[in-house]
Amino acid sequence: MKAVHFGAGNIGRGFIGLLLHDAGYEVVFADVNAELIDALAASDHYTVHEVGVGARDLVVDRYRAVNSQTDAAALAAELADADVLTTAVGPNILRFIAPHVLQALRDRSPDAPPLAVMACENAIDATSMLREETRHLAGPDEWLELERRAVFANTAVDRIVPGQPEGAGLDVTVETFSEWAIEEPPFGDAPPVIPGAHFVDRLGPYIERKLFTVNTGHASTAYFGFLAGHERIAEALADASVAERVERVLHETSALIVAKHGFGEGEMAEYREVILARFRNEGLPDTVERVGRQPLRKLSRRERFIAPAAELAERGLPVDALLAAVEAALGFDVPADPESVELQERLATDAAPTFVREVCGIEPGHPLHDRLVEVVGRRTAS
Ligand SMILES: NC(=O)c1ccc[n+]([C@@H]2O[C@H](COP(=O)([O-])OP(=O)(O)OC[C@H]3O[C@@H](n4cnc5c(N)ncnc54)[C@H](O)[C@@H]3O)[C@@H](O)[C@H]2O)c1
Ligand SMILES: O=P(O)(O)OC[C@@H](O)[C@@H](O)[C@H](O)[C@H](O)CO
Repeated sequence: MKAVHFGAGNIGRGFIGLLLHDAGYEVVFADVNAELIDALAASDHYTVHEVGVGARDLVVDRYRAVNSQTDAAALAAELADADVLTTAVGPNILRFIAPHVLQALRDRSPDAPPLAVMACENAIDATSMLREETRHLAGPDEWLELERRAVFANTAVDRIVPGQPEGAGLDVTVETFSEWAIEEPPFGDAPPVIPGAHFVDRLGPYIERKLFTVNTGHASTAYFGFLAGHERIAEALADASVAERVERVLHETSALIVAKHGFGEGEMAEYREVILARFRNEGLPDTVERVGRQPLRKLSRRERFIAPAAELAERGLPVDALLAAVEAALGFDVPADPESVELQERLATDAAPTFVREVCGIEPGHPLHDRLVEVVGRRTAS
């Protein structure tokens, strides 16, 4: 069994690659970072170091590595007979993976079992996004033939993997907690065997609970923490004023998850506690800059702030704490982050309604619109 995994970064090596390896797959890492790929190709193993209660050191071996930017032939050869294709590259990068998926399907024998394609990104319907990009490249006639050669399944991945300290090499430090939920119905009665993952009938409730709790809480901690001058996530949450505002945000998103997906209030309270304890893990050197990265993506319509706030507003439920987190996000000014630079430029030039429409995807007339314009207007120049 072979799995080609795009994105040999933190979650790629520290979670998806590990689980595929443990499931018995020969893992082929594909990445555009030449230094990383060369290091992987020159090594025969790396270690995933867990930190927290019950922590273990886990060795990953039997992998290969391909530079997907410069070695198209080697990549195509690996993909042609792969069983699984996964990604952990970031949602905005999926469109660059689509040509490789298309090539893999073109080269695949029509008689081979379908390729299992699973995007492991923090985004709703990430695999569907990858499928749509691939379909678009193929055109309607070819797609009719090719789509039978793959199964596209959405997934939700949860494990905090911080940026790795200098000198760590290929080893990755991760938390002990992990969850990989995969939607089962697209596979019919033949889902891939990945013991570390669990298969669910409907992914929607899982991905929304995860994105609107773990990621909303994480990003809120990062943005409130950044403005309060904190560098680390654990340190930010130790600040009572940050923790109190993050908890208020999570009460709002939990109200949506309870109302929309039927999770119990007690169950959500427990889920929040576990998550906040994970953020407080002192063994994880996670920073507000990593967690707050790409603020324009995080402020977009289907993401961790605007999506729950829009749905709460539509239901007439409170959004005050979420709007406070959005306002904090607007203050994320990190010169090393291109989206933060663009955010600050837009705030200096855009009128608030333009920003709300173009960045947040909220149109006039939506119940969130006027309050969001008011919040953004406090930060824009005009
Ligand atoms: N780190 C976490 O805690 C965590 C947890 C759950 C989900 N995620 C999600 O996983 C994804 C990756 O996050 P990460 O933290 O591992 O980021 P990362 O930056 O550590 O890794 C991303 C990797 O993708 C590679 N890449 C970029 N463009 C590429 C391309 N065109 N082809 C192939 N590879 C390419 C980069 O070189 C990098 O090695 C994101 O969607 C993130 O939201 C991360
Ligand atoms: O990866 P992002 O930029 O979407 O979000 C940053 C963090 O919140 C995220 O990477 C978490 O660590 C992860 O989602 C935990 O499962």
